[in-house]
Amino acid sequence: MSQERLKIEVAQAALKHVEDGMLLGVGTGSTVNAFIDQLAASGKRLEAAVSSSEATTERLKAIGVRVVELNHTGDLELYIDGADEVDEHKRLIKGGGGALTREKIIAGASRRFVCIVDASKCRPILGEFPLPIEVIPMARSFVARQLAKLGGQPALREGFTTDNGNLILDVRNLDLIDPVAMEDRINRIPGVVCCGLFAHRPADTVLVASEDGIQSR
Ligand SMILES: O=C[C@H](O)[C@H](O)[C@H](O)COP(=O)(O)O
Repeated sequence: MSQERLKIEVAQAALKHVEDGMLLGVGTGSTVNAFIDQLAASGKRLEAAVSSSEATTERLKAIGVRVVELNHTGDLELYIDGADEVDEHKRLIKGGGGALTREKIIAGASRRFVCIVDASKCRPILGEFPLPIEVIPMARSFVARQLAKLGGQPALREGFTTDNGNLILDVRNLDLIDPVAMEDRINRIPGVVCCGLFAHRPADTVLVASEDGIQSR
């Protein structure tokens, strides 16, 4: 089965968590795009959605979903999003699409976070995927030097600006054996807006699509 087909399968499985009239948090990326397509096809009617990126907002509006600001809602019942890597403790690396900061905010504001991935994203230990870190532009070089002291090899994502007007450093080679500790260390560097490790706030449920079907973890 193609990876595209697996994304559609896991998107359909995520729909079982979505109820009519829900205020839903919606992530960013190709798996979430498949979810938005399946939501449109399902005929389910949300009350509204809180979106994690301009790209997702555009797609949601195109299928007739009302998009509201997180500042105008309370906590959300459910957040649906993809990930770049997932470990056995449902900790994640996110931010391959550069939307990590808004994603982490919405995940934090949601009572349940259902993460949707295909089996290629599952790892025993996080870190094969370079860790995205959103940084304030004037702090770029300073933050990169601090990340190098932590053992990482940061690379500026060339030609990319986040929806918040910031930059992304993609960091290889960090030791992520203890992702909670590394998330703390990175968060303490001045100039870091957000780190793509979701270890303090892991997913509550991970739906994994493979040739064998959907596994719920
Ligand atoms: O910034 C992007 C998000 O964290 C995505 O959830 C992540 O990159 C996975 O995207 P995709 O579903 O396209 O693999």
